[in-house]
Amino acid sequence: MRLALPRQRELDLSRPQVMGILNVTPDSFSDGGKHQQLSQALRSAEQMLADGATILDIGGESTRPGAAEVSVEDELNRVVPLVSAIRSRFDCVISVDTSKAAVMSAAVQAGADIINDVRALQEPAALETAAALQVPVCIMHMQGAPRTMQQAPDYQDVVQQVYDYLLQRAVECQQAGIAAAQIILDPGFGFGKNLSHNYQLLAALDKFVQSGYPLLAGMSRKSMIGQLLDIPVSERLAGSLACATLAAYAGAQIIRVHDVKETVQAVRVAAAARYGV
Ligand SMILES: Nc1nc2[nH]c(SCC(=O)O)nc2c(=O)[nH]1
Repeated sequence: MRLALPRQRELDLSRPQVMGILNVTPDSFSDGGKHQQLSQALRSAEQMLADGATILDIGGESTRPGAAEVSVEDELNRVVPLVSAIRSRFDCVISVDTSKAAVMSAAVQAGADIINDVRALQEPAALETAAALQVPVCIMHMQGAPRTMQQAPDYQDVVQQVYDYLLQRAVECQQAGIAAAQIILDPGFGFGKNLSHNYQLLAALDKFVQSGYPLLAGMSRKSMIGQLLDIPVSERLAGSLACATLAAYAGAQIIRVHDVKETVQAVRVAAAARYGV
């Protein structure tokens, strides 16, 4: 399985790839304010690539539970300079974590290769814009909106409902002109899910893998680990590695994390068990 990227490049998805998180937001729950300076962000980017990340995910809007909205202008000012700086320095895959059409356009123009949208291209003009940009898209399931999604998540059957939503949205993306091979699915851990919902989805990742679409899993340092183990964000490495290992062993092709070096090692072990050494 290969993902066609701009400028005749491609990403090999026959084995799991680690996506490093580079949030340039003042309130990102785990590294809020850490990436304020471009130079800091570039040092982090360089380190994550040295540690084995093949994709860097750049986000200018914190979508942690309770997060406030960000203006288009603020998001552009955070994301585009960093995409441009990384593009000119490193030969890596860049994804832009945004729901805004204007940010998608500007980021791809600046060198981003993948659109990663936690709102599955539902915002105004997002679907048409992504189709026109002709880059791979990751569409993620979210119940509600970041500000309120964790107040009372509710499902009859969370696995079936999230699966059906993603498959239907993928069809709508194809009807808008996005090729099936360019669509990545993501169940959206922590986005309108309670603890039980998250672990039911983790246990059922093979169902999503069997859909035939590439799968992205993002559980790194999330509350599904913190609530279960009753530990703060700074102590969630072991739990995050367990989640990454389970996701890679289930067949997820992209693992989105903060702790790249350790995750690359854990995912390599899981991949050896699933695909052979
Ligand atoms: N595709 C995808 N994009 C994401 N962006 C964030 S931001 C919140 C955080 O990192 O805790 N999470 C995810 C995720 O799970 N999947």
